[in-house]
Amino acid sequence: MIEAVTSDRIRAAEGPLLAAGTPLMERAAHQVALRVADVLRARAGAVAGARVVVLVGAGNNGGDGLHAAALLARRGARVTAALLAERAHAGGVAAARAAGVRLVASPGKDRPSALPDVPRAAQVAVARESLAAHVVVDALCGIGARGALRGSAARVVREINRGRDGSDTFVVAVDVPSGIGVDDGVVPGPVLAADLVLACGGPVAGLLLPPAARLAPVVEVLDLGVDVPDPGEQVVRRLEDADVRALWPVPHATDDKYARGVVAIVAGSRTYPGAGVLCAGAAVASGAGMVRYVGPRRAEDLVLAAHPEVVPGDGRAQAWVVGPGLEPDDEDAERLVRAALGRAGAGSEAHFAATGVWGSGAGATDGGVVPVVVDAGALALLPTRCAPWVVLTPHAGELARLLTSRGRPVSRSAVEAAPAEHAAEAARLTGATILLKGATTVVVGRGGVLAQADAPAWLATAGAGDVLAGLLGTLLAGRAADAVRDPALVARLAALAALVHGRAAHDANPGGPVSASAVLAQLPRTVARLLALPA
Ligand SMILES: NC(=O)C1=CN([C@@H]2O[C@H](COP(=O)(O)OP(=O)(O)OC[C@H]3O[C@@H](n4cnc5c(N)ncnc54)[C@H](OP(=O)(O)O)[C@@H]3O)[C@@H](O)[C@H]2O)[C@H](O)CC1
Ligand SMILES: [K+]
Repeated sequence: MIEAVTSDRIRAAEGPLLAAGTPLMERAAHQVALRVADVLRARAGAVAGARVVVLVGAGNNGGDGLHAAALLARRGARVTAALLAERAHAGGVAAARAAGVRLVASPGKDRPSALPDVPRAAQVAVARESLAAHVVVDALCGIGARGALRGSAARVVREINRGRDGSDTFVVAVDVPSGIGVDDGVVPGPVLAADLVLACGGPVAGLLLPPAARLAPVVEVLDLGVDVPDPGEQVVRRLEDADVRALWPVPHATDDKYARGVVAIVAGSRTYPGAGVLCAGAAVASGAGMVRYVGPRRAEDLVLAAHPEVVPGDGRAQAWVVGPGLEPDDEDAERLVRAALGRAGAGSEAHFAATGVWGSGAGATDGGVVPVVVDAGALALLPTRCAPWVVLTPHAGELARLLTSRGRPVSRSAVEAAPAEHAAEAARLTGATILLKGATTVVVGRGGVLAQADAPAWLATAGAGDVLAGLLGTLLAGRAADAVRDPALVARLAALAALVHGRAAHDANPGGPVSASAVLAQLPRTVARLLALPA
């Protein structure tokens, strides 16, 4: 599991070390130079003679970049450092100059230390040189960034981005891609997408959160000897493949189908029967002990034809999945959804307030409260307050509608610009655990925020959400008693579902198109592959 913290925590951790004179910048620069040298050997064959452009901002992030530039120049790389702010780290400039780094827009001996704005022609030249370099090092700003990139830095980044399609420029970001919201992952202006991010001391939350996460697909943490203290709730987590084994409900030799967990599905309609087929199929394929299906005749016939092991009709279950492919104003479906939500125990919060525990663990298996996954059409049928083992699985548009219906009017694009913030708002307003689907899926529940970026872009396809809902149903049914006892587990199981869903999409057809049916068919093998990994 990757854990990322807010920038305050990083600063608090590094403060005493800096006060004691620990050379953190030198350590950071040394490690950045080593990793850039690795990339240069892979891309240019050798460090000597390879072309590097370092984009330098006003603060210590720029200082890291300048010192790394000096180290690379001493190993024979042809390094240009473009100073794109009104000032630059003095020690870094001196080191770079002494090592033979070419400084663009640099203060000359007879110029004041404040730098003039870089002229337009020089900005274009820096961008051209960057696009022709073997590696561009982005050291414009790190955790000190406030708001969208400004001035020459913004204009050069825009210019590089304009030429980047079709160029194979490799960008190494120092600490973060400059200009992302380091704590909330927003992208308020131009940012250079990084091929590799070298996080100084520990990753900040913005690297894992959408939309910034897509600009930081590979993050390596540089060990600077900084111990980040326990972040408490101020943490964003990402599950990795090695976490699957510890969380997955693997059956015991003595379990029968009921002990393994029964999932009941209310999905699919006369118009959209396929959602029922995919959702029930995913619950079967991910290893439920039994799957029940409740829906109209046409959909039920298709579900049973595709998955004969599904049991038709209402009955006891350890988890419910409601909503995929329901028709609006279908009274039968509405009744079933409300009944399922009733089984989750909307009043559980009062019980929690009175007793300090979230319901009895036994309840989930003896007909008491059970987890419920609420997707698509069923999102409109929520009670005022939900228990945390009710998991809502909206996409951005559905979350915008949900928030608007609860007196927080917001557009889909506003949700997409700040998904974590809006998911947290929905969690606060409903009490439920929120799984907000997207290229990076955000889960907000008891125990904090998780962000999963496991899915190939090909997975944005019809029916993928129905498969995810069914898969999550199986996980919640398999660990229902644990989930009701410990709601923080609910959020982890939701993130686990997103992880496995994304991996199955990749495994089904690496690098190419994938249908929801193909993901479903792939699930058993992907689960087996992940369970075989060492924890
Ligand atoms: N974690 C560690 O152990 C270490 C990290 N280090 C590196 O230091 C940076 C943080 O350095 P800091 O100087 O605090 O801040 P930055 O370099 O990130 O940026 C601040 C300067 O950038 C200017 N700024 C702020 N916002 C913008 C913007 N939107 N556009 C352009 N420029 C911006 C800001 O200017 P002001 O006018 O606002 O003052 C600052 O001058 C950390 O990320 C690591 O890379 C150290 O090496 C120590 C070890
Ligand atoms: K940076």
